[in-house]
Amino acid sequence: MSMIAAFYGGKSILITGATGFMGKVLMEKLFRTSPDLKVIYILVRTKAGQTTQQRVFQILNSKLFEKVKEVCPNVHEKIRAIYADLNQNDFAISKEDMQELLSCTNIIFHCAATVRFDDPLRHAVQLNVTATQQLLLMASQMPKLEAFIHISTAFSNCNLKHIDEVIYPCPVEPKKIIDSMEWLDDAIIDEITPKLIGDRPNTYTYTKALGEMVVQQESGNLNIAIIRPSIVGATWQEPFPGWVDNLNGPSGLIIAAGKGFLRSIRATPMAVADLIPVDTVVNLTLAVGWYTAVHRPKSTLIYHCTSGNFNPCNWGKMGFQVLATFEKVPFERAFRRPNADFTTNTITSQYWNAVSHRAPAIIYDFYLRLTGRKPRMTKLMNRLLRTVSMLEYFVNRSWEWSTYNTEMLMSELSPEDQRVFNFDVRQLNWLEYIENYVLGVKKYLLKEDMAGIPEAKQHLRRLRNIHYLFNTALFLIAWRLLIARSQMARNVWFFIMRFDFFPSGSLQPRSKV
Ligand SMILES: CCCCCCCCCCCCCCCCCCCCCC(=O)SCCNC(=O)CCNC(=O)[C@H](O)C(C)(C)COP(=O)(O)OP(=O)(O)OC[C@H]1O[C@@H](n2cnc3c(N)ncnc32)[C@H](O)[C@@H]1OP(=O)(O)O
Ligand SMILES: NC(=O)C1=CN([C@@H]2O[C@H](COP(=O)(O)OP(=O)(O)OC[C@H]3O[C@@H](n4cnc5c(N)ncnc54)[C@H](OP(=O)(O)O)[C@@H]3O)[C@@H](O)[C@H]2O)C=CC1
Repeated sequence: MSMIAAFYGGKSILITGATGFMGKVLMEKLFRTSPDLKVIYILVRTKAGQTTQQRVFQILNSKLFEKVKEVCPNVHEKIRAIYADLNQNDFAISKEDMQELLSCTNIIFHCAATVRFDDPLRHAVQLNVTATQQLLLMASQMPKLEAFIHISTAFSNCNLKHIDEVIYPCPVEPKKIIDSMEWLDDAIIDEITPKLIGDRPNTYTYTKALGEMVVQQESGNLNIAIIRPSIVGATWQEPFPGWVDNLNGPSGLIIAAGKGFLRSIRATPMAVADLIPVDTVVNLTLAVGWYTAVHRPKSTLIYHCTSGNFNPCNWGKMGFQVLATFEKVPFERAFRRPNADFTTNTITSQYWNAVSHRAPAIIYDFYLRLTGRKPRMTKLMNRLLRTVSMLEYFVNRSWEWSTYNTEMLMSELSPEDQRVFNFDVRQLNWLEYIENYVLGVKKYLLKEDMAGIPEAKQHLRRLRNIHYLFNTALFLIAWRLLIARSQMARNVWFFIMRFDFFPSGSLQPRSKV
């Protein structure tokens, strides 16, 4: 019997960010392994015209929850969606709901965050710092609370090369930052943002670091742990391989590459691609929840959930395998044939951006205009290249994360728990994982049918022929122009023709022989 699964039985669990990528997988695993849990409270806002109930309904009816419905048929009764907006005071939670949360909650998993790299500092601070502070305040008023698990990121200290399982202070105290956001206007905030984030690449990593400081400073008597996952990718094993539902991290780039929009990137092939499957992160998170509540460590423990030091894979290998999978299972209606050139040189990268990305987009837009349609490819390409430029920081560096706490926890688990809540990435076969990831992107993100693969392959063959035709035509035009303008080119041309028309050793043209 799994001790961790048994621990969550009968518990009231509060999850923030349950509608997000990680939150959904966390809920799914909880219901599947501990169907006798009492209730999961989720803080949900309304979005895209959907009420909180409609959002929950959609999640429960998704493929991800198919197995849960078998194990826990009354799952809908065990989810209690509470309207909340983490940007508002007291999260805009009603008094009755707040009362229930305060009096009943046993465990908190704080997953909500803004993960956008370019969010204005005010917004990123509000969600990643102030909301964390407010949640801690709520937690301190929960008499039954056993553990508070905060999800941070392994990149909160990406300005360092080696990162230990400690909290590194930022120069300006989070409280001062929170206060200043109240009275500074947006223009000034924009101006001071680069100075505040310092050598971090974006507001996301900076505010996640501030969030950790808040957790440390305001933890009081709470039992707290922090989890720092690296780049979270599709599921490895559970509930099935390859599940993914958003474009963050590599998923968006896999689509862009598979559809032939993105064919080259400034990336270091030998840099470690520290990807971690979302189900691995969730298994560690649940194990940490159990350990923190049951063993009550004296200080706040930080757990790195990374793959690099256990089972490293690099971007070169990953790109190669992604490309190999496109051969087997191509995406439908590709713009160009997929390719993956990794270059570390900025000038080469700019050259490829011009030749391989912008030029085809301009030509395609020209074609759209000619056929009376609205041009759109240049705009799309510009957005894609902007996204890529934001991710480049992470594909040109390698980091080392120490993992003593994660390894300690692994050794504390019973063999059954090690199996049910497996977070040992040494067992991960990268080639298989990446193949399933690409398949998952095709199925769950692009919603493409496997029956369309022959047609997609046919389309790629057509694109290859168009590519050859286009290149040949381009070469002939360039050559013709050169011959018209340069005596040297003409001499070369006649020299080649001589070999073609006069067999070796003969001075007679071939046609006359
Ligand atoms: C030759 C190539 C071969 C390749 C082969 C493939 C091999 C694999 C190699 C792969 C290397 C992977 C490197 C991963 C490094 C990750 C490091 C993470 C480290 C930290 C991890 C964390 O701790 S935290 C999670 C990470 N946090 C994000 O990852 C958010 C990013 N994101 C944003 O910060 C905003 O998104 C941003 C971009 C500002 C736009 O912002 P924006 O306002 O301009 O626009 P939007 O957000 O509305 O997005 C506008 C349109 O871009 C679409 N899109 C959104 N994201 C996209 C994305 N990642 N890739 C593509 N497309 C994306 C979206 O779907 C829209 O498309 P549409 O217009 O058609 O709807
Ligand atoms: N994905 C990754 O690669 C990594 C993620 N992490 C961390 O993991 C955690 C989860 O990330 P992930 O699941 O990928 O992120 P998502 O963007 O998928 O999910 C974010 C969640 O936060 C919720 N949220 C955002 N703003 C508000 C708000 N104002 N009020 C209420 N809820 C809000 C979102 O709700 P809604 O659905 O309404 O938008 C969503 O449920 C984050 O803390 C992130 O920093 C760490 C490392 C890597």
